Amino acid sequence: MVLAQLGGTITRAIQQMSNATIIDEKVLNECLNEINRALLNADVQFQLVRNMQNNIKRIVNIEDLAAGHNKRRIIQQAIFNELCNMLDPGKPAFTPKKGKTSIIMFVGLQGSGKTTTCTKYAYYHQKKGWKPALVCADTFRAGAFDQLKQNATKAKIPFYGSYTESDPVKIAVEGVETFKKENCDLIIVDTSGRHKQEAALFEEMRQVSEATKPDLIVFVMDSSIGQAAFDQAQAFKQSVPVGAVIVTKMDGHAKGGGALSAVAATKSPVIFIGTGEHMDEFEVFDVKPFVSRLLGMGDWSGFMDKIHEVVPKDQQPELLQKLSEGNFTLRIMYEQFQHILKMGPIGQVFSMLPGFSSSELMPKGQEKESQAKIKRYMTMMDSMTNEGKSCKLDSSNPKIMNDSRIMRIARGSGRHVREVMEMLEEYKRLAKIWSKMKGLKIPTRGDMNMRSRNMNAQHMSRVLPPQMLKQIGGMGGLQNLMKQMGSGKDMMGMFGGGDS
Ligand SMILES: Nc1nc2c(ncn2[C@@H]2O[C@H](COP(=O)(O)OP(=O)(O)OP(=O)(O)O)[C@@H](O)[C@H]2O)c(=O)[nH]1
Repeated sequence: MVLAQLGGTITRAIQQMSNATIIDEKVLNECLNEINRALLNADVQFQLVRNMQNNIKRIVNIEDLAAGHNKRRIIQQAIFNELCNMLDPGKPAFTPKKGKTSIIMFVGLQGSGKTTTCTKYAYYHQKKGWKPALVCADTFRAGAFDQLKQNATKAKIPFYGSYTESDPVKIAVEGVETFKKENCDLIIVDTSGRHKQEAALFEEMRQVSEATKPDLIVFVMDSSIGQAAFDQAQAFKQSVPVGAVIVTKMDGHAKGGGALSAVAATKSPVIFIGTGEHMDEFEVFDVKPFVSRLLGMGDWSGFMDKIHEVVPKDQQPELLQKLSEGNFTLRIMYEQFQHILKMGPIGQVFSMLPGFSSSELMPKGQEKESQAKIKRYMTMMDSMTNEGKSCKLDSSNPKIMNDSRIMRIARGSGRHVREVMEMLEEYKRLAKIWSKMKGLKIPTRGDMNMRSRNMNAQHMSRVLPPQMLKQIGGMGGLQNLMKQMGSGKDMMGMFGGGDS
């Protein structure tokens, strides 16, 4: 993802600057120019980049830098704040309430991923116990209703649409009325994709909005449209009261900077991002954790949420215990593969840790291949359990896998030697990631009781692996990070403590 590269470039520019013996105006300018180039490359609108540069220059006091204060932190903090300001329009989006009917209308350009996103949004809420329903008011694109119907059926979500009726306003109103009677609490209206030049379609969208009176209009935007996002988003906002943005295809080679432009144009917050074609590749968007991840500073609250989501509750403490020991065995890999097949990549979890970028983890857009590969690896590991088993699966020493063992595993599982070696390479790669968590301290009961209060940085520093603490920038960096993340909200939850 290009956004990960953006984060890397910014971090490197700051690092280079802080390595300079004397920090003067020139060195600061060079650093900011580098950051500007990175932002422009990521398709952030020029005007936004210029504003950001001016703001940083106003905030960062060159005297402070020269006096040897922690330069890296001062600049990083300023950039962090500026990126957050860009992404945060300052007012939250309408939040539907479970059990109370809300109508959400989706608008966007053709092919932006609107129909897919409607289903993802419905599915996300359905998993949380809502009663969503989908209405297809796209009469423009042939096949739109079939697509929605197919998605909805797969997710077992009720839907409404027509093959014969050509008036989208009529369909939208009928659909909304039907689902109101059925006490659905989230009625999602999908509309035709349109382009800002298509005046008639814009008028139709306005009419659908007027007739259904949605509580929220969501502008769906493909992250790869880059700079064009600003004009497009503005055109939609001028026709209907857009109240939130969802950015799709954040998994591809998208430049992502368009998201910043869309927020600026609609003055509406991004509420979710789409990270793949699958139904559950959909994430809640929070500004601070997002920017924090972008700058390689980690996302602790996301990390703990993912642990809860991906790993079954009764296995969470055990997983964290193993993480703290840092010894990654083939058996742990096997168990993680089981979670992956059930829930989606554990790589998502690791991408939330400071110093990791999503690009070094599971490749996106190749889910089917990845799944098949995982199943192959598991068959090979199964064949290991058949011969002399646990010692090998439970060893964290890859050297015990000598040539004859590799051949036996290949024979036993009916796979090529090359494939067994590939599996062992994957194991080594994951073991390296895993080892970074070595030293993670599982909190005591007393710590657990602290969950209701906010955890302080000092406490956190005792719990974190030393290597990771160093990566964050020591105690100072940690304090800063926790401040930025909203005083370390409920950090204890991530250690599997308490009742969450
Ligand atoms: N990789 C990736 N693909 C996505 C994502 N969201 C949607 N897509 C794909 O984008 C393509 C277009 O999605 P649709 O949902 O058909 O788009 P639409 O906006 O409803 O299209 P119109 O009805 O023409 O407006 C499909 O192939 C989707 O699978 C995402 O987050 N990541």
